[in-house]
Amino acid sequence: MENVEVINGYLQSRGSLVQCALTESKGRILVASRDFESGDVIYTEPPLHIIEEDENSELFRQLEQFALVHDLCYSARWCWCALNSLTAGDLEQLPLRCSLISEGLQRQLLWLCAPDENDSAALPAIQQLLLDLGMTTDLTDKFWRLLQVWKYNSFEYSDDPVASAIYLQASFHSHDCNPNSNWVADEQLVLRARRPIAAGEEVTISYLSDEELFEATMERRMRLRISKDFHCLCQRCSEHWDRSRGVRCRCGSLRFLAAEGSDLSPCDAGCAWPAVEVTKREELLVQLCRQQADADRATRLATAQSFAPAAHQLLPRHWATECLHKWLAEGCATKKEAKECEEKRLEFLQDAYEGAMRNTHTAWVMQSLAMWTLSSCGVLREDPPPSPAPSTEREGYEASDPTGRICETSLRKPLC
Ligand SMILES: C[S@@+](CC[C@H](N)C(=O)[O-])C[C@H]1O[C@@H](n2cnc3c(N)ncnc32)[C@H](O)[C@@H]1O
Repeated sequence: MENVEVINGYLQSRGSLVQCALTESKGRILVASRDFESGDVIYTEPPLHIIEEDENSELFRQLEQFALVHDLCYSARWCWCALNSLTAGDLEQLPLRCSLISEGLQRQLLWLCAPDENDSAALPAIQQLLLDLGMTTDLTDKFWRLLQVWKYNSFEYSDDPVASAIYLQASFHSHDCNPNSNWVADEQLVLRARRPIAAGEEVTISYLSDEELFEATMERRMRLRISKDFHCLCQRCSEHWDRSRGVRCRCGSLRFLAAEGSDLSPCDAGCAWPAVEVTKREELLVQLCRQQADADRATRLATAQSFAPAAHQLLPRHWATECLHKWLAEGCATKKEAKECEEKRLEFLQDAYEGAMRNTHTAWVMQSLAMWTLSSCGVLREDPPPSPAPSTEREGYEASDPTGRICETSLRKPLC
């Protein structure tokens, strides 16, 4: 990993308004060099490198086959990116059908974090892959680092063709489940302040999609562990009570389950109630939402119709109950029903965390609610069209997956 002085030299040469600093808990981070107001552009940055997948390439198919057969924790996508990040010197005379990059570009790619460095379990499979490709195992260490650089730092650049991009400066941002900045990427990555940021404050982004940010702490941490291999230490994840796990006490008041485990926040009326009664049902609900996340719309609607009333009764401020209401809203037949669903969703969304109101997911629900309201008042003659699915497209370690599946992704919409 490159040291902070070199990175700051690079940032200064670009006139950047952020600086790199080293922390014990998160490694290198980026800190604001001056104050920013909400909405300010903090910087724009072109991609350092973009790699497109080529499913018609024989080499790409060979990588897919290899990843299927061998126990390699890097998919064909990352192997392809690593192969396409080698230099002419690395490959010498080998006639591999991939593109080569300059030594300067490769050096900069190698500045980026490679968190699996101390875990050598992948090495035998990587060596085997290099041998299968007719390469020398001398390249093992470099190839392994490049694999990690792409898996943990790249952003989803396009879906068709599938392409990943590395933005050098943006790769040093930490993730935060209540991020103070937001990125979108097209030709350039544009980073904007989500709220006022003071000089000296860390500038954070989300590696998760806006939708995933509403999930419970345990879910968010699990996604980050699976896709990016770290334990999230952000302030929201460190809070004791999880506002995405709100339950209704027997007396009717609202209580919250702990971020880890099954403690219940105290009841104002002093009710004693074993949390195990709630957590068992919560587990079933979460399982149901995960299982149905990829089901077709009609199946999801039928599931939501069966379970949403009970879920709302027991777990009124829970991310999984919100998920059922979203499925219900997709299939509402009347304006009244639709309005009720969207209102329940908003109740949860607006209260789940401080930054929720700056989240595009909340914006979509508010838009849908407004459309239904206008339509109920007769301002709109036609029923409003279903609101667009919240798109995380090319935002941050976006990481996220519109289907809600937990999988190995690059910072998609959110990053590293
Ligand atoms: C894309 S890199 C960010 C830059 C990285 N800190 C570096 O030194 O290059 C992602 C890595 O940063 C650290 N990190 C980022 N956000 C974090 C968070 N919320 N909690 C703990 N570690 C975090 C983790 O080590 C993670 O693997």
